[in-house]
Amino acid sequence: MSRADPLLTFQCPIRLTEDSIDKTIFVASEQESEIMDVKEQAQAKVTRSVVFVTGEASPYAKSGGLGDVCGSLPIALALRGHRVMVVMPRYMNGALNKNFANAFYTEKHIKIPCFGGEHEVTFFHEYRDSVDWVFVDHPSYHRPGNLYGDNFGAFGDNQFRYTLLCYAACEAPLILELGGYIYGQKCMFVVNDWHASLVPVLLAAKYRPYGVYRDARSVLVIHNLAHQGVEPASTYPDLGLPPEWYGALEWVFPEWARRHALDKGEAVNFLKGAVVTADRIVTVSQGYSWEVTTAEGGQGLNELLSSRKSVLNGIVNGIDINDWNPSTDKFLPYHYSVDDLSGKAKCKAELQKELGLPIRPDVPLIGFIGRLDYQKGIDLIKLAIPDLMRDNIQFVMLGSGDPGFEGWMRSTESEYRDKFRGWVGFSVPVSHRITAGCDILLMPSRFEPCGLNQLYAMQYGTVPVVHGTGGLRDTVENFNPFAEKGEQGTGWAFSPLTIEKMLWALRMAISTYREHKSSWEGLMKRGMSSDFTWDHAASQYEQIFEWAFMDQPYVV
Ligand SMILES: Nc1ncnc2c1ncn2[C@@H]1O[C@H](COP(=O)(O)OP(=O)(O)O[C@H]2O[C@H](CO)[C@@H](O)[C@H](O)[C@H]2O)[C@@H](O)[C@H]1O
Ligand SMILES: OC[C@H]1O[C@H](O[C@H]2[C@H](O)[C@@H](O)[C@@H](O[C@H]3[C@H](O)[C@@H](O)[C@@H](O)O[C@@H]3CO)O[C@@H]2CO)[C@H](O)[C@@H](O)[C@@H]1O
Repeated sequence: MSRADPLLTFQCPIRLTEDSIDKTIFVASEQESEIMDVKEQAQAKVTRSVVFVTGEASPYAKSGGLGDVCGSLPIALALRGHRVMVVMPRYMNGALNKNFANAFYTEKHIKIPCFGGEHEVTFFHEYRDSVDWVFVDHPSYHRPGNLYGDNFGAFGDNQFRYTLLCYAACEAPLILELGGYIYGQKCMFVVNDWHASLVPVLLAAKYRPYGVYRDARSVLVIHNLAHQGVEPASTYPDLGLPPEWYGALEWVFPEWARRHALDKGEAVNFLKGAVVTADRIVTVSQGYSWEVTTAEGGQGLNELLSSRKSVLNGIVNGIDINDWNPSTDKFLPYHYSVDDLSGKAKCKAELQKELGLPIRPDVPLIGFIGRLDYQKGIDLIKLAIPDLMRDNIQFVMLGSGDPGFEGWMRSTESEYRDKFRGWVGFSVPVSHRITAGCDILLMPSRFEPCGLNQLYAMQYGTVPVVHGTGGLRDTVENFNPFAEKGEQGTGWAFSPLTIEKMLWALRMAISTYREHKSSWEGLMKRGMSSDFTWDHAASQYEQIFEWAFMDQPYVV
């Protein structure tokens, strides 16, 4: 796509819209406490125009942790003074339609040259919580199922759907006058996972050669290396990229992964494209930033990621304490805080009642919440359940995904009616009630780039028992009753990942819960007092932005 228009370079880093002026007046005259909040909010030293590109952002559309992060981090950055836009698809599938009800048609539409034709997309916009939420509209986003697939598996045209997203995201800062001004060319693209990974490739291959976006920079945020957006090499011409850029996306499967003797394993890999063209790379914890450079954790990209070690950093995710706060949570029947834990026992009793489990305050209630995916180690739970069910405990699992595990959860529930509940499906309210009502949260993830559920659990006084990997190891401190300055730790991080070790850690937690009440309270309170707010992570992202702008674009 060549750009004939004169370049638009003007940008207004902080916009004063009628909306924000009104808010300032309202705050100044009526809400003193809000004034305090505004004054106390840390501000960035340098403010920037930041453009997030993502396949999901809560509350509009969420399939997991990516949605949480892209729903919260942009707001945290905006509150620090940046001008922030989030670009994502406008999913319309019946269930999600109402989430986009406040987004309005911008009257801007563009034609994207790819996949053998020109595809028209339009832009919708909502200004909320100081962020410009921009929704790219196209018929391929209007489909029953979840965001990326349906009961038959992943959608066959996902490569097309997210190619459109990337092209649209590159155009949005140049053409959308949001609050009266475009974002302009000097922006910081934050591209999340494979869905957004074509953005830095497009900047390098289709914009900079024409003098556009030479002052922009890009950061690839890797939430999960398991999904890379890999398709046959024959699809390359569909992407609308110049032939000489093939090498950026080129990907050859190792022999063992090929389907037959004549299969050459040739593919294109979106995430790889961003690994080799983005200016900086961030993973969602420091532990994971090391793991991705190893053969065990790099999912085939370890050597490339190692070659970019000098621009690779890890930043642990934050949590949104407006949504995840036991003293205000709108989904809970009772509230509580670190100073008054009494509401937690009531939440437990209500959860047992809701699930139809015997209401027994003395019995440790263990929870699991997550996508039923190989990553999450459900197979270990499955193998351990017969042994665990001999103990005097209760266990509740909430999840959806792999149909085999869904079926197993249902049959396990009917086998252990008094002890086990398997809630198959996706329910945000139930996830909050499980987080509050359980005593222990189990996360035996095979790998975990950061993990949010253990952070939510700690915030809710629910003690995490996790496999010590990636972000889980970075965020859960092992319980130490013999520490010099008194007891320490917020949970148990077991390793290696074996059924025996998992059961050992769970039984340590269970016996501490039963026999050492004050130690248990200490564990709960230390977890509840941990600071995982987004503001801290946002300030670290700012540092990455500064480093990105200090250097020339990695691929000019
Ligand atoms: N059935 C269900 N019903 C309701 N809610 C459900 C649910 N299943 C999952 N969730 C919710 O989805 C989110 C899951 O977040 P995680 O970070 O734990 O994992 P995920 O692997 O999706 O995210 C990836 O991206 C994030 C963000 O960077 C990383 O933390 C993580 O390690 C990485 O794998 C939580 O908010 C959880 O409550
Ligand atoms: O927020 C949860 C995760 O969401 C994203 O993962 C999704 C992924 O990006 C999609 O491509 C899709 O994955 C399918 C995969 O492409 C396909 O080969 C097959 O293995 O089935 C997968 C499941 O349909 O769905 C993923 C969500 O389930 C995001 O990239 C992750 O970081 C988040 O953890």
